[in-house]
Amino acid sequence: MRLYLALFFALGISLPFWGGEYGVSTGISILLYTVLAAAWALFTGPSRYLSLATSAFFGVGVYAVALLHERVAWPLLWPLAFLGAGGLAFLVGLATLRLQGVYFTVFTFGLAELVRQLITWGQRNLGGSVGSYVFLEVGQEAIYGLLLFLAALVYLGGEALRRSPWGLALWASGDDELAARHSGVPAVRVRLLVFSLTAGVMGVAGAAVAPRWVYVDPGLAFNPNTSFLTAVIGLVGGLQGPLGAFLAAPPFVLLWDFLSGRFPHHTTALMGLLFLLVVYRLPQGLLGLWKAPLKAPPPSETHSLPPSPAPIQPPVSAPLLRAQGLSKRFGGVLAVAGLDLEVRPGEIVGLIGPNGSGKTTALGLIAGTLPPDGGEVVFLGRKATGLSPEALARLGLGRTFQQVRLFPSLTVHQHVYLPLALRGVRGAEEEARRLLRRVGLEGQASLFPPSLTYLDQKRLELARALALDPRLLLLDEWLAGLSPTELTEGMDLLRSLKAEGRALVLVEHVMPAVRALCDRVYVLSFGELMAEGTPEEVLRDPKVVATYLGVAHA
Ligand SMILES: Nc1ncnc2c1ncn2[C@@H]1O[C@H](COP(=O)(O)OP(=O)(O)OP(=O)(O)O)[C@@H](O)[C@H]1O
Repeated sequence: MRLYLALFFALGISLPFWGGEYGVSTGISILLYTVLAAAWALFTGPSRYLSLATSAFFGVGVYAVALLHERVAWPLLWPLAFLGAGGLAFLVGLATLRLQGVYFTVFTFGLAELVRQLITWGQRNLGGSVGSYVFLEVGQEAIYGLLLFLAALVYLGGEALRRSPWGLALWASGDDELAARHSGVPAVRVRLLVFSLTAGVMGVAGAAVAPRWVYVDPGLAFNPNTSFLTAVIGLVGGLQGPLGAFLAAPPFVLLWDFLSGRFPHHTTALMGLLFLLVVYRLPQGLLGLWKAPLKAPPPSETHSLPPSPAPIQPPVSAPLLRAQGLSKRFGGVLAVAGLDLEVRPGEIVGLIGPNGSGKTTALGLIAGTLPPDGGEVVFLGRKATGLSPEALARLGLGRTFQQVRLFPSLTVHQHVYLPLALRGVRGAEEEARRLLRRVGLEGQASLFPPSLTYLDQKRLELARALALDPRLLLLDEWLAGLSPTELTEGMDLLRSLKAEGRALVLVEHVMPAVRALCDRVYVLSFGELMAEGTPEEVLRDPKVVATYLGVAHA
């Protein structure tokens, strides 16, 4: 890969000396689509939000030059194009990046057309004629040089982003948005930031190539083909990083040039066919040929850390969490019906009951996963109802899921590093390693979740939640499916969390663990509280025995 990049830039730098006018002109097309597709992949790859708005951002850059070049020097128009295109993406993103991916795609598809219509209308009504002349004395070499510089910048920026907490956060939220938000990732904000930055780059690319044209009109600047070609090159190259565009743009542009010379009426159809073939044979794009995994950030920080965290010293008087009258309905099913529940600092509270009695739903209502239909939650003395999962995570509320939810694109180490880095913890690298050691995953740091055993995936989920330094941990059947030895280890681990002053809510069906670990237990049945008390009290309660445990447990 490094060799390919070195070759790309060596050829790129030397081309003006041997390529002649035609060579530089072809080089401009290649570099333009390299920049556009790399910037596109930097957002669409990790986020899985497929944008078809490239032509809108590119067109804003082109038009910035077309309208302002007589008053503002060309180099000063580059930052303006960046701000214009980035600003447009920011506004669009504010409205659409909360939507599910497919709506976003449809919206972005319409955006370029909308901007094109607006500019046409504006020019016709304010200026009299649609389109503008571009009288700029800029040589091909200058355009080429700027695009080559942009390509290098996008590559380096993209690589830095992928290793940064924000880049990891984007990958995590693309993998599993809910799990990411419960790990403290502000998913919408991260998407908005990267979408705006990459759109800004597309705007600069537009400003770079605008002087090539003598006359610019909205149809040229906001041509939807720009969006499609960018997406096709990005997909053919592969979405794992910016490099895919560097691999796919040169052959794609050269082939396009060749085919449009030989078969001018069939170029699009032939390229479409080729695209289908490539995607069919290489679903991960050309980058998929290199199986280099995403690397964990290299150990760079050397801050010394205490061997284990100092116990949290919460105020003992106030409850850590109080839920009152919580209810949730799914259609005709009342999953949780007026639940009152309290967790005090450092307590382990069990939440048990038959299948379908509302335990997972109750956890979701407490953690902000689901909005309640009624009732309220107070966490750390403040109203928590209505707070987002990421806000609650940042306050120190961690959770695991009944069905393990991890991020396939992140290494084991990155899973734990991400919440720590987002919280601004000093020495996050080393702290992540310490947490992995604590759950017994120190040897697996550079693996990806699919290569872990089920038990190790559960351990990783716990370590990721611990990276929030949680005051309260909600564990949904975390001990389920463990062998007797693993169960003993798991219980010891949970005891050690309690010893640090953390409170735990355990949704569990493993009764020996409930008996051994819990200070108090709530029993749910059909969404309602059936019993509450110490494990001994509730597990002997005849109602609980009859509806949940059966006579054998009495
Ligand atoms: N997203 C949903 N949409 C519709 N119904 C749901 C949804 N989530 C839960 N339910 C229903 O709400 C009720 C409570 O489900 P919940 O998963 O909270 O129970 P549980 O006690 O955690 O069960 P289990 O022990 O099997 O995990 C069930 O009847 C379930 O089918």
